[in-house]
Amino acid sequence: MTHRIAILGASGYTGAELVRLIATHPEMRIVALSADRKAGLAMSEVFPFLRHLDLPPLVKIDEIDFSNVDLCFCALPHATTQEVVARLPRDLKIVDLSADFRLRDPAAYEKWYGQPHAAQDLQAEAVYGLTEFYRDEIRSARLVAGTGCNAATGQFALRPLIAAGVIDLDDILIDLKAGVSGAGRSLKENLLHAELSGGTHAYSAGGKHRHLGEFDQEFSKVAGRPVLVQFTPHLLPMNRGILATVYVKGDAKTVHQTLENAYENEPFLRVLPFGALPSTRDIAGSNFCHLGVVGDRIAGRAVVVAVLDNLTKGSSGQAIQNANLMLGIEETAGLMLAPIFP
Ligand SMILES: NC(=O)C1=CN([C@@H]2O[C@H](COP(=O)(O)OP(=O)(O)OC[C@H]3O[C@@H](n4cnc5c(N)ncnc54)[C@H](OP(=O)(O)O)[C@@H]3O)[C@@H](O)[C@H]2O)C=CC1
Ligand SMILES: CC(=O)N[C@@H](CCC(=O)OP(=O)(O)O)C(=O)O
Repeated sequence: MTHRIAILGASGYTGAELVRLIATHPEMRIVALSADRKAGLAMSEVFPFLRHLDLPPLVKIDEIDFSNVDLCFCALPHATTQEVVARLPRDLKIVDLSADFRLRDPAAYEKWYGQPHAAQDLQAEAVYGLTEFYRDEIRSARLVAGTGCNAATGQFALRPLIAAGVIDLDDILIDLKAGVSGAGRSLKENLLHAELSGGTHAYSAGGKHRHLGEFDQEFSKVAGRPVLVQFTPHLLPMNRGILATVYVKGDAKTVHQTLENAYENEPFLRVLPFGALPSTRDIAGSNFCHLGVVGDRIAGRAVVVAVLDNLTKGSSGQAIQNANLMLGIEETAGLMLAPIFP
């Protein structure tokens, strides 16, 4: 059976990545693509790398006939998203990639995103889309909220350790490096080549990054008590990829064993042998997340390193993994592509 797919925000980075992946998906067919400023153009005009595909034109959202759509991916900016999703048919399956439906608590949304949520009923309905930890809920969900890409990377490193009680919950530090496509395709001065290449910088330091809202919500839920982590992201002059170096207090061998046990049957999560460290070069363009653990020279401390591609496992690949579950398809369908190397 082929499921009919619409992609809102197809002229953005995650939208284009959804198209790239769905193009070879055995059970999905793209029937509608939306854009805003680029509406009216062919996808091949916006993205020449997709020229080989026969795709519908980019249209405004209101021009799409959703009665012909089985599942809609929504890859729009946050805030715009809640207004758009509130206008869509209430029985339409939706996988949203924005931040609008990730946080359960309306007050937390307002705190991290600076404005009240305009669709709190949908916020309450949505299921958090970190597939490996919410499979059952996602299978029966109508609306799934894709995670932040940084938030996903940190959670893959830490959730099993918090759940198993093998680390000190009051001493967790996430130092993260992210590629520039994480910021989307719109023009921003600090993303100009001349201001980005040849250097790196921290941003949203001091507990200000919005993904702390997801860390707070999810880690506290897993621990059954408040857990506050330190988190500083850095922007690197690379296109894709995230690397999180996570410092924890706990026995390194136990930390490694706990991650191995948690992920031994996971198709997309690979725990490296003890002492080996992962690289963003080994997961680019794929839905895999690699994790490594080393001990520190200071006894009782460990370092966990996690890598994933923000446009696949961190957003569009994760979104397809969730859609597969919602549509009753094999979870890995369309997603077992090898990474691109070098
Ligand atoms: N990039 C990443 O790695 C990740 C992104 N996300 C989230 O996914 C969502 C999409 O991100 P990304 O693809 O990077 O963003 P982009 O900025 O690359 O693309 C945004 C898309 O939304 C469309 N759009 C913008 N404003 C409107 C509007 N008012 N009405 C209708 N359509 C609009 C744009 O159309 P047009 O260009 O034609 O104007 C474009 O197609 C965001 O919410 C982002 O936070 C989540 C995880 C990772
Ligand atoms: C490099 C860069 O700017 N990355 C973005 C992360 C993108 C993402 O996953 O965040 P949202 O979907 O929550 O916007 C950031 O750190 O804010």
